[in-house]
Amino acid sequence: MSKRIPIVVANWKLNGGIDLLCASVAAFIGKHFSTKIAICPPYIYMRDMLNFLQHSEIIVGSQNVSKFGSGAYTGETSAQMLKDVGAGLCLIGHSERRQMFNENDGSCQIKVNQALASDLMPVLCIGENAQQREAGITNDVLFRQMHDALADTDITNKEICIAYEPVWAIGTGQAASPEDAQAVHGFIRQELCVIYGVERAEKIHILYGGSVNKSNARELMNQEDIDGLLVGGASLDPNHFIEICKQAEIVAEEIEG
Ligand SMILES: O=C(CO)COP(=O)(O)O
Repeated sequence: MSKRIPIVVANWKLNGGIDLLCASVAAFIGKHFSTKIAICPPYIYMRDMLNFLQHSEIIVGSQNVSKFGSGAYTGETSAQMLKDVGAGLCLIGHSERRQMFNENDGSCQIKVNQALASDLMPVLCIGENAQQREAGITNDVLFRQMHDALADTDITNKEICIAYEPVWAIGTGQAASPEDAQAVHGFIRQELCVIYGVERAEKIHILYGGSVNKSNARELMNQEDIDGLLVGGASLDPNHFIEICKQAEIVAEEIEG
């Protein structure tokens, strides 16, 4: 079982609206969880969510961040702006952004540094696709994604998080088995030790994402190096998402207990 207090993150992607925002606020307001919970709605709803949830423990995060700090970059939102409105984390390099918006390890590296500079926790998303998995090069892919995106990052007194999201598991209903996911998370931890040293790497949360639901959350969370979950589709139903959070909470209580 993980040694780190779990973090459960909802990624709404380009879904939801005022209805989902209200339903989520209603579901979470006034509730205490012994695990950290974050919700990443589309940018446009972040501010409302932060206002509604200001007295709660829920962290509001973004799904992306600009690689630029300021200037003539139409349509962009900087890490500092996100920090200013109260965001606690930002996803970086989600596979959908890599596939459809030309993100690559180089842009992820810049974004990770932007987030760190603004004290916004970067959640670097990495993962192999089905072909790479079949070719047996999962670790090679992850090695490159991590070493390139985390090159020259100074995390002294900062927080960073890695999310392993196998592309073939996203939105397919076919999550990685807990054993397979643990094997990959173990490899990620090993590389974090190389990059940041053992003591620091042991404290970094490695989240799993890809078809997480209330039925598989507990078993995934029971793995030693799975420290949290990044949930897409199942987070669009606040009650389902709460069930997932409760599964993670059981693990959190066992750690604290
Ligand atoms: O991409 C994901 C979260 O970032 C995972 O999505 P699903 O949970 O819908 O598979």
